[in-house]
Amino acid sequence: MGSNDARPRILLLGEIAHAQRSWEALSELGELVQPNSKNRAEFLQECRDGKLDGVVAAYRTFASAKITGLIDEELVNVLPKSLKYLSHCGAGYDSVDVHACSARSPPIHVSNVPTAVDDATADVTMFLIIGALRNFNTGMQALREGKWIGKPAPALGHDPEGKVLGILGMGGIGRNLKKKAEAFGMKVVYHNRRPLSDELSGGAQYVTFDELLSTSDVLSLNLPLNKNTRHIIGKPEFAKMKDGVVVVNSARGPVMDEAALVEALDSGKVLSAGLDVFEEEPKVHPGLIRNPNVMLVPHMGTYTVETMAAMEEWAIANVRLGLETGKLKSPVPEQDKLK
Ligand SMILES: NC(=O)c1ccc[n+]([C@@H]2O[C@H](COP(=O)([O-])OP(=O)(O)OC[C@H]3O[C@@H](n4cnc5c(N)ncnc54)[C@H](O)[C@@H]3O)[C@@H](O)[C@H]2O)c1
Repeated sequence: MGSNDARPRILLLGEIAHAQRSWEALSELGELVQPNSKNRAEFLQECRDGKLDGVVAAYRTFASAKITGLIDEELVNVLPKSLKYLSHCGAGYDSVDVHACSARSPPIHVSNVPTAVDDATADVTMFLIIGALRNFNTGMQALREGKWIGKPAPALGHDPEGKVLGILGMGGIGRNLKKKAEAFGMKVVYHNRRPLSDELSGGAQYVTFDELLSTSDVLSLNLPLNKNTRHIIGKPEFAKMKDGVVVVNSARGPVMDEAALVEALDSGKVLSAGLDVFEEEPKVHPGLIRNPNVMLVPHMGTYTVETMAAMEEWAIANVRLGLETGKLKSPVPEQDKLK
């Protein structure tokens, strides 16, 4: 075997759009490779044929699922045995089966990108809150149709000042949103799996899940998607909410039962909603499209130059740290105890 054959290989799944220099600098540590596959069947075959053997670290984007599909058990079991580190360039890693990665021998250490996403995602959430409270979509749509504000004009909106914002999932984005919402005069309560220290909660009141549902004027979903949180908001939960509540979701579509949301919007139980994420992206429930009160954004939470660049740098740092030190900057919490 020549000395070059022993170099670790570093796999890119998806594209690097901003941090090219940092990506290319990884070539000091190994050979940078990309798959030849155009779809999941081809990718599985490419792995089975040993074409990616020797890959020690892989970097993946959300969009790379177009080629590989989900990083599920089937795929984990054919990924090269040499693979030790999987760096996901995003905060939400529901497209990676972490359990399967941990169970494999040797395990695959998974990392995500927390923190760098907080501002941009909280910003889009605030935009959705204000837009939904103020019926901005109705007016904006009428204007583009040449009807100025529309006839009849949209119903008067509501001010955020003095309203209770309930945050479900008080992590990085939830806490960032709290600060922004307070600047708009909102009072923030939250529910989390565990109450936070005063320092972390910033004085926001911890409430039970049911209290969160029954006291919020605006409910914001900021928790990860996993088997415990799928459809955490559905028909029974809407029934516990205030009449005329506003619901916003910038986490993941499946944490809310979209059909139940449409029903609650149609009945008037929910006044309006603001959504950046959907149950079956890129499909959007027709009941949401036809409802002019609803603010719809096509998953643009982190869609800014600054945030995408920071996310790429962070995810590349995870690859580098894995290769250089064996310790990751941000391992996913499910693998806290994985050696
Ligand atoms: N729209 C976008 O573009 C976009 C961008 C970034 C992140 N996200 C999504 O937002 C989610 C949150 O991101 P984050 O960086 O704030 O994550 P985070 O891990 O910092 O925070 C998530 C919080 O949710 C809490 N939580 C988990 N399960 C819960 C439950 N059952 N009930 C109540 N709370 C629960 C956790 O304890 C944690 O405090 C991500 O998982 C991701 O799916 C979306």
